[in-house]
Amino acid sequence: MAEPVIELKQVDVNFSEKNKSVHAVDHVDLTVERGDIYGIVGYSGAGKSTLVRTINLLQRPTSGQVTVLGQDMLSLSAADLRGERRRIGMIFQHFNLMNSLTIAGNVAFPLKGTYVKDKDKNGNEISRKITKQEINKKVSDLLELVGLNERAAAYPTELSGGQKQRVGIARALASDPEILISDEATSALDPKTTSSILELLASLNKRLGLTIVLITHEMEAVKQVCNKVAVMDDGRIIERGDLLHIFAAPQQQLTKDFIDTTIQIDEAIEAVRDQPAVRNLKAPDQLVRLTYVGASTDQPLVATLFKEYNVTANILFGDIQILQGTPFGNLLVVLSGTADDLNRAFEYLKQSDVTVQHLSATAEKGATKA
Ligand SMILES: Nc1ncnc2c1ncn2[C@@H]1O[C@H](COP(=O)(O)OP(=O)(O)OP(=O)(O)O)[C@@H](O)[C@H]1O
Repeated sequence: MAEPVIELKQVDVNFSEKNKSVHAVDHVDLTVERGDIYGIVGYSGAGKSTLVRTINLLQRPTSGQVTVLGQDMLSLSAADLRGERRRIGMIFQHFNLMNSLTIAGNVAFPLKGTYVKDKDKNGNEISRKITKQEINKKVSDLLELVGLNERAAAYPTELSGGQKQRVGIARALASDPEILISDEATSALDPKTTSSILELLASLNKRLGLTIVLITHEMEAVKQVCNKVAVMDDGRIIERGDLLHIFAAPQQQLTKDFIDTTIQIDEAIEAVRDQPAVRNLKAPDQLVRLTYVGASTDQPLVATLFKEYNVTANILFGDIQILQGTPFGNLLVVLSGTADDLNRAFEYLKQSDVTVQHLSATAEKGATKA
């Protein structure tokens, strides 16, 4: 059974400065379930950071309800809130490490002075301060987990960006949180390092059952690890759902734009328009983009179009990626046949859950016709 671990209801954040006010988060509802890697994607200024900072109340909402791990966060005393925050780790774009401390020192920092459960000599449960040995063991285990044990004595300035973020992750996990919030944690990293950090997050999600909320302006990062995604614009969530559903049938233009960044489709369309098959295109032949997720890939689409509908398909560009183990395909195709046959073929494609986007053959006429 899906267990909600984060529930935001009608969360609203208004910032008022002297003579202007900013509606950073506009009545957002959001439910994150245990084990999710929930991506929140949007352009700079959309309100992503402000929204996720309401989860641990680093940002208090102007109005709304925040329930995390069954706790009504807004009703907690300051001491209880501190305890609850230990169950919610956070990593940041600029790592926020202390340069005067070693790697081990940075990871140990949040552990100092904390309490652990133990038994007294009569077997009664007690709470006592963590010992130095226990901290050392925990730090060593955490550094092992993120693959940095050998650098324990190094200082942050001696590390690469990717290594610094691994330290950030180890530190965030020091209090054994059930939730990890990643605020643009890979935005300062190159693509290869980004991939390795995302892989680490995905493995922590699997191994520790960690629920992750991942804020990013890159749909590529969402595509790589998230099972769910919400698209934010101007303080609101404009679209949300399972990753595959969103990729298969995005409803909002902004969502489509974000998805297109992951396949560089605009460049492909431009290149295809230069090819003779498109330059010499005559009606009723059409240049179309076909998009499908999952089962459609396995169907002999092109063969069926020809055999059943007398429509030939000239594939000019193809991109098939694997999302959550499922193929996600994008083809740019010139379809040729009579107008009637083409219409019947479009109906067949629709019934096969293939999205058809009609493209104009030249850029001047505009990118899309329908
Ligand atoms: N403390 C603050 N005081 C006033 N305005 C703020 C504050 N924090 C954020 N804002 C404003 O709220 C809006 C949303 O900002 P937010 O940082 O949440 O967006 P974002 O989507 O995370 O973008 P970015 O990736 O650039 O941080 C912006 O217009 C921003 O200027």
